[in-house]
Amino acid sequence: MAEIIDGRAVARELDQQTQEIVQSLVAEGHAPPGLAVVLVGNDPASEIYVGHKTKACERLGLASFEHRLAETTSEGALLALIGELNDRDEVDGILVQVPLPDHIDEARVLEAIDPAKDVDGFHPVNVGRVSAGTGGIRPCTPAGVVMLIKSVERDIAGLDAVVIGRSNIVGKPVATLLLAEGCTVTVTHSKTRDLAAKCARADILVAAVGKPELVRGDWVKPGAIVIDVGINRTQGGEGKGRLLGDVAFDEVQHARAVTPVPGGVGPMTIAMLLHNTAQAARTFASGGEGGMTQDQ
Ligand SMILES: Nc1nc2c(c(=O)[nH]1)N[C@@H](CN(C=O)c1ccc(C(=O)N[C@@H](CCC(=O)O)C(=O)O)cc1)CN2
Repeated sequence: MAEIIDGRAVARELDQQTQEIVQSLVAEGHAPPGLAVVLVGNDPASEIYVGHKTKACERLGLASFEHRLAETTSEGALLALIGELNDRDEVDGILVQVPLPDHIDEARVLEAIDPAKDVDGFHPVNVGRVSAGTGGIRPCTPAGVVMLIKSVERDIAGLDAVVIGRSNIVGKPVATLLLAEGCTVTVTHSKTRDLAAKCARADILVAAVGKPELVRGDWVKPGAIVIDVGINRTQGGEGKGRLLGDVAFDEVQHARAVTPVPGGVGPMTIAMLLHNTAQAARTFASGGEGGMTQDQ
C-alpha cells in the first residue's frame, strides 16, 4: 500500500513555524503581520477559500483585512484599491483571489501589487527571481507541493519528475521549483504525445490538469511519489457532489506515496500563504524590501 501523504499534518507543522515568526515579531514590539484579501464577485468556491484564509489568520495571530467587491467592480476601482493597500504599512501581504471576472485583466491586476507584498508569488518580479534562483516569493501551491514531496524524500536531486499541466499558477512554477531541487523535469500538456508512457517513467509525478482521475494505475511507476493537485467537483444528486483528484487514487497503491483529495495539497496552499505573509512582515521589520527570501 502506498503511504498517504497527510497534507493537513504537514500544513500544521508549517503553521507552527508561522506562529513562531508572528510571536517573535510581536515580542519585538512590531504589529502582527497583516494580510489583505481581495475578492471580486460571488464565485462560491472563491468565497469559501477567502473565508478559510481569514479564519487561518485569526488562528495564527495575523491581522486580516478582507475586501469583498461586487462582480461589477471596474478594473480601475480594483487597481485603485491595490494602490492603497500597497501604501498601507499595516499590510504586509496582498492577495487577489483568482479567477477574476472576465471584464478584468488579471495580469494587469497582479502586476499592480507591490512585489514585496505579493504573498501569492504571482508577480513577474517574483516569478523571475524564483526562476533565476535569486530569492523572490514562492507561489503557495507549488511551494506546498515541494514541501509534501520532501516530507517523503528529503533529497530529490537527480530524480525524474513529470508535471502534467502548464498553468502559470501551478504547472510552470512546480517545474521551476523541482528544477531548483535538482530534478530532471518534463512538463506535459494537452499536446503531449504518449502522456501515459512519459508519466510511467517518473520518480515524481505531479498532476495539475483539472481532469478527474486522468492518471490511471498503469501511468504510475512502482515506488513513485504521486502528488495530486486536482480538485474536481462531481455532480451528485441532492447536492451530494464529491471531490475527485486528477489521479485514480485506488489504482496507484503501488506508488511509494500519494496525496489524497481532499486533505493533500489543498491545505498546504493556505498554510504557505500565511507563512509567506509572516516572512514578508519579518523582512519589512528588518528594514528590507519585504518577503524576498524563503527558507523552508
Ligand atoms: N490568489 C489566489 N487564488 C487562487 C489560489 C491561490 O493560491 N491564490 N488557489 C486556488 C484556490 N485556493 C486558494 O485560494 C485553494 C484551493 C483549495 C484549498 C483546499 O484546502 N482544498 C481542500 C478541499 C476544499 C473543498 O472542499 O473545496 C483540500 O484539497 O483538502 C485551499 C485553497 C485558486 N485561486
